[in-house]
Amino acid sequence: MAIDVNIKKQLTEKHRHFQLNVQFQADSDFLVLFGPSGAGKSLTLQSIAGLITPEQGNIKINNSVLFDSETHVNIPVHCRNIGYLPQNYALFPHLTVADNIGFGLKKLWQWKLSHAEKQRVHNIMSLFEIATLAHSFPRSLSGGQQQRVALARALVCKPSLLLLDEPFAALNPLLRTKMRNELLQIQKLFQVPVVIITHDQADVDAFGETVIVIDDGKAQQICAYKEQLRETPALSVTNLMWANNSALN
Ligand SMILES: Nc1ncnc2c1ncn2[C@@H]1O[C@H](COP(=O)(O)OP(=O)(O)OP(=O)(O)O)[C@@H](O)[C@H]1O
Repeated sequence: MAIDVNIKKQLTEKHRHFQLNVQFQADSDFLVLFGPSGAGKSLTLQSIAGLITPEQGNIKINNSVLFDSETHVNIPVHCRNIGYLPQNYALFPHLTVADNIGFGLKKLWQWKLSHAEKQRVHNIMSLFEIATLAHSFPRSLSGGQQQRVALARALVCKPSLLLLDEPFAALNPLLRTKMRNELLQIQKLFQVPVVIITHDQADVDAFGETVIVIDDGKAQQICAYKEQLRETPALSVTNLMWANNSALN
């Protein structure tokens, strides 16, 4: 997947200002956005998803323009064919697991899912081993189960890109390792490019084909992480950042 992001947005709340000014280009099927809290990672992901609108710039995926302030292109969220998993999974508490997953398939005017769509929901629940939870509500699910439901909901529409905002943050360390492996399998199975936000070096090691370090609203650095890791096995994003900062000084 070729991704080209060049966006600017000023966010103001009372006397607090945040300037998002992110530019990066990458060609990778697993892109990691890494950086400290409050750096602008989620805002970048939300801009790609179409949930927030930058003031200036453009966003292109495989040369298809999702947003361009100059030509006034702004493809609506529901037409971008992007699966998005927010930090808290955002499952609808009043809908069952099956209805949460099916929600992604419903058109605005549609009251009920067709037989084929119901079958699709069933198939993806079987794939994610959550079919027995079909009639349960999110409040009665474990963290790992909630995450599976959210992933199934994001993937049921066969998105052409999957955006994951710290998908493992709420899970215990043992479950994190398991879900990392599952995500790698899912990516292969669905052949969907993934952009993932993380603070966790272990995620970078597992997924970081290409890493974009975002800090203070800017993409500070872009690197082909796996390639560099082969050359320097003790590499971490932190020492990579440190090495580059030293080289700059
Ligand atoms: N609607 C908003 N209005 C004003 N400021 C905002 C708004 N949304 C986010 N911000 C600010 O923008 C900055 C970047 O937020 P963002 O959520 O992108 O950070 P992040 O890098 O994803 O952090 P974390 O890793 O903690 O989730 C933060 O300082 C945040 O407070």
